[in-house]
Amino acid sequence: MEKILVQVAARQYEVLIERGLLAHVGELVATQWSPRKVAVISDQNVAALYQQQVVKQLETVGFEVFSLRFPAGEASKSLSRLASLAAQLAQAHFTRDDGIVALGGGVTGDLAGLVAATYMRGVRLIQIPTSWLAQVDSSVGGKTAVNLAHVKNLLGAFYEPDLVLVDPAVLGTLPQRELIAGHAEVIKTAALAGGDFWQLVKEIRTPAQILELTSELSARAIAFKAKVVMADEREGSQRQILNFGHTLGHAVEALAQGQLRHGEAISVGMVALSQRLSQLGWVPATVAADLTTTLAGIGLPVTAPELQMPAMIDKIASDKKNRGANLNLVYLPQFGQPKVKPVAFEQARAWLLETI
Ligand SMILES: NC(=O)c1ccc[n+]([C@@H]2O[C@H](COP(=O)([O-])OP(=O)(O)OC[C@H]3O[C@@H](n4cnc5c(N)ncnc54)[C@H](O)[C@@H]3O)[C@@H](O)[C@H]2O)c1
Ligand SMILES: O=C(O)C(=O)C[C@@H](O)[C@H](O)[C@H](O)COP(=O)(O)O
Ligand SMILES: [Zn+2]
Repeated sequence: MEKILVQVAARQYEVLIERGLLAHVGELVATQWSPRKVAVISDQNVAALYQQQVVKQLETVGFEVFSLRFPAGEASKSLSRLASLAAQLAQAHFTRDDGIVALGGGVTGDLAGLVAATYMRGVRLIQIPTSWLAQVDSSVGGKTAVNLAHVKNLLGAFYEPDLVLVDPAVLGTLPQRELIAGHAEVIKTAALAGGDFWQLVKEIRTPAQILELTSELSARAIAFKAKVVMADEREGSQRQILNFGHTLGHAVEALAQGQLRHGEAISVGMVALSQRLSQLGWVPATVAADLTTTLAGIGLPVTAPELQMPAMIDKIASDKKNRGANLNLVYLPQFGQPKVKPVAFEQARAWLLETI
C-alpha cells in the first residue's frame, strides 16, 4: 500500500493507495472515526456501481449509514444541490459529530466536501475518489466548491478530509473519455514536476498504458500536489502553480456549458496559454510543442470552439488568482520550473485578443 502524508495547519491526514482497497474500506474508515452516523454521498452512476458495497462495509464496523445520491455531471455542483444534500442531513438529524464520505469523482468530492465544510459549520469528511481525475488531483488539498453565476468554483471553502482512500481497481468501470480527461491533470502535474515524472508521462500514448500505471501515476501526482499544498494550503503564493492551464481552461469549460469535461478544458487552456506565451518569448517553442504533443497524443483536445475572445475575458475576470488589477499567470518556461507572474489585466486582455 502506498501512503502519502498531508500535513497542513488544521489537520494531518493520509492518502492510501491500494488496488482492491474498497473491499476493506470499513476497517480503514474505523481507524479514523468512532461509531457515528455517516452519509455516503455519490452521483447516480457511482452509486449504482459502488455505494452498496461501501455502505455494507461501513455498517459491518458499526456505523449508522445513510446513502445520498444526486444526478451525475457538472450541473450538480450547484447551490441548490448543496442545499438539498444539507437538508437531507438535517432530516436524518446529523450532528457535528457525524461524518460524510464523498464516494465518486471530482464533482462528488467538491460538492460533498462543501456540504461537509458548511453543514453546522463543519462535519468530518473522508474522500473516496473513483474517477481518474479525483484519484490524481481533486481528492487531495481541501479545495471544495460549487459553481455560481456561470463561474467555476465561485463559492467554496478549503476543507481538508481526515483520510483519502484510493482504489485504482474502480477505474475498470470508468468510461474511456473520463479516464483521458482526468489524465490532463496528470500531464499538468508531471509538467510542473519535471524530471522523471515528466519523462514517464510524456511516453504515455494509450488508455491501456494509463491503466497499467495507475498506482504509480496516482502516487506521484498526489505526492507532488501534497508537497505544494503543505507549503501553501490557502494559495497565497506557490499553490497557484497547480492552477496551470486553468485561467483559460475554466473560461473555456464554463463557456462550453457541459460539452467539455474539466480535464479537456484544462488541456485546451494549457496549450492556448503556452502557445501564446511562446510567441511572446516567455515559453520556448519546444516546451509548448512537447506539451501539446503529449496532450494530443493521449487523445485530449488542444483547441476548442469556445476558445474565443471577448467572451473568455469576462470569465477570466473571475479567476480566483486575480489580485486587484492583476491577473496571476502560471506558465512553464521549462518542465519542472513553473512560474507565476502578475500581469496587468488590460495587458493580458490585449495579448489574448491579438491571437485568440
Ligand atoms: N478540488 C480540486 O482540487 C479539484 C481538482 C480538479 C478538478 N476538480 C473538479 O472536479 C470536477 C471534475 O471531476 P471528474 O472529472 O471526476 O468528474 P465527475 O465527478 O463528473 O466524474 C466523471 C464521470 O465519471 C463517472 N464515474 C466516476 N467514477 C466512476 C467509476 N469508477 N466508474 C464509472 N463511472 C465513474 C461519474 O459518474 C461521472 O459521470 C470538476 O468540477 C472540477 O472543477 C476539483
Ligand atoms: O488544488 C489546486 O489548487 C488546483 O488548482 C487544482 C485544480 O486542478 C482544480 O481544478 C481546482 O479546483 C481549481 O481551483 P480554482 O481555485 O481555480 O477554482
Ligand atoms: Zn483542475
